[in-house]
Amino acid sequence: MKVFDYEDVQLIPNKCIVSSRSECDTTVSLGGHEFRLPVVPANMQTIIDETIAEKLASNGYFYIMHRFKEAERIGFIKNMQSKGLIASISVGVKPLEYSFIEELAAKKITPEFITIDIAHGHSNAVIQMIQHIKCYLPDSFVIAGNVGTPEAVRELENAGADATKVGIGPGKVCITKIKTGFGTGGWQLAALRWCAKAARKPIIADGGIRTNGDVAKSIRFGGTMVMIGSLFAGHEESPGETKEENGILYKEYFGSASEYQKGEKKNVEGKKIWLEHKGKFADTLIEMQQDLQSSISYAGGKDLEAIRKVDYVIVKNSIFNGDTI
Ligand SMILES: NC(=O)C1=CN([C@@H]2O[C@H](COP(=O)(O)OP(=O)(O)OC[C@H]3O[C@@H](n4cnc5c(N)ncnc54)[C@H](OP(=O)(O)O)[C@@H]3O)[C@@H](O)[C@H]2O)C=CC1
Ligand SMILES: Nc1nc2c(ncn2[C@@H]2O[C@H](COP(=O)(O)O)[C@@H](O)[C@H]2O)c(=O)[nH]1
Repeated sequence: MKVFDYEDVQLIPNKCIVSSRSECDTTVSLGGHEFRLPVVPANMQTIIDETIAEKLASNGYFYIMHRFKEAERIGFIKNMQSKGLIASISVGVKPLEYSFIEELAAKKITPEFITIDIAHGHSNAVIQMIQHIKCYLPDSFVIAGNVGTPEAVRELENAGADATKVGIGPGKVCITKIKTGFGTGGWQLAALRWCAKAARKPIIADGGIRTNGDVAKSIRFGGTMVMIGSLFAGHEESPGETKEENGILYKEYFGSASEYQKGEKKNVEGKKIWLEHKGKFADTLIEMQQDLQSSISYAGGKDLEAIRKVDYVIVKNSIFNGDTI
């Protein structure tokens, strides 16, 4: 297997067939719904909250609410659906989550999307939860993860998952690779390619996105959607604390397996960082859309499909060539 990551790859252009980048269509379909961009903010507490979820859904973007306010999930689903918006939530695998799924079914509440959000998704715990959701809420689209091998993708698909999420340890606030020695950090793009070759259902590439061009590369190597944490953290609307130092505003971004999320130092595999305040989230999304439209034009097409077929080169650490953006 060839091992490489986002910074080692450059996509090769084809002849342009549009007269303006605005002709390029960035929409993607997942679970029978169309979304404006193939990206989704990470289901983490310093990335998304109810307000952001509502704003994203009402503007045609995909979202996945985090699972860390367990008791508020039913109210959240009802509120979104009463406004005609999709409900997309996360669950864990502990016993109470089984009762939660049964409660949703008993109350005839069906979220459009349910993401099983576990660090090591290639496990019986996740397989059993997929089967439980499919038994009680057969109409919910189930995203299961996280995994990093083709075997895991196939096993979760065979258990009934409608999509799998790939990425063990490439995240900006991840310390899994350091603390456990395991993961796809440093070769996440190659792991995505490896998993996508085995997949029969959509894959969500999760973690390690550092530039907008990495979204196009994720599509090229088999992602249908791309989950993004750090690039979407630190905005005006982002949940979490803000601090000022020497006249510069910073916002916190912490891992879901950090002591800040867990409230204790047990099985910690995440850390906290402070990011310089980035302004409005909507502006970041617009720039990402424009850059992806440009990617499509370089791919020589009019939609995301064009990117999936382009040639590429692997030149180690080549994309910055000593520059910063
Ligand atoms: N994408 C990534 O690389 C990673 C993401 N995360 C994020 O951190 C959050 C917490 O994740 P997670 O700890 O899984 O969730 P939970 O703390 O909810 O753990 C879920 C269950 O799985 C068990 N469990 C967790 N890890 C393992 C393991 N390696 N082997 C066997 N059992 C395990 C836990 O038991 P017990 O705690 O007793 O072991 C618990 O019963 C999630 O949001 C996840 O997405 C965390 C690490 C890596
Ligand atoms: N190993 C850990 N991974 C984590 C933790 N919290 C979240 N995550 C993963 O990171 C991505 C976001 O990555 P980014 O590079 O875009 O910032 C997120 O979707 C999770 O899969 C954690 O505590 N430890």
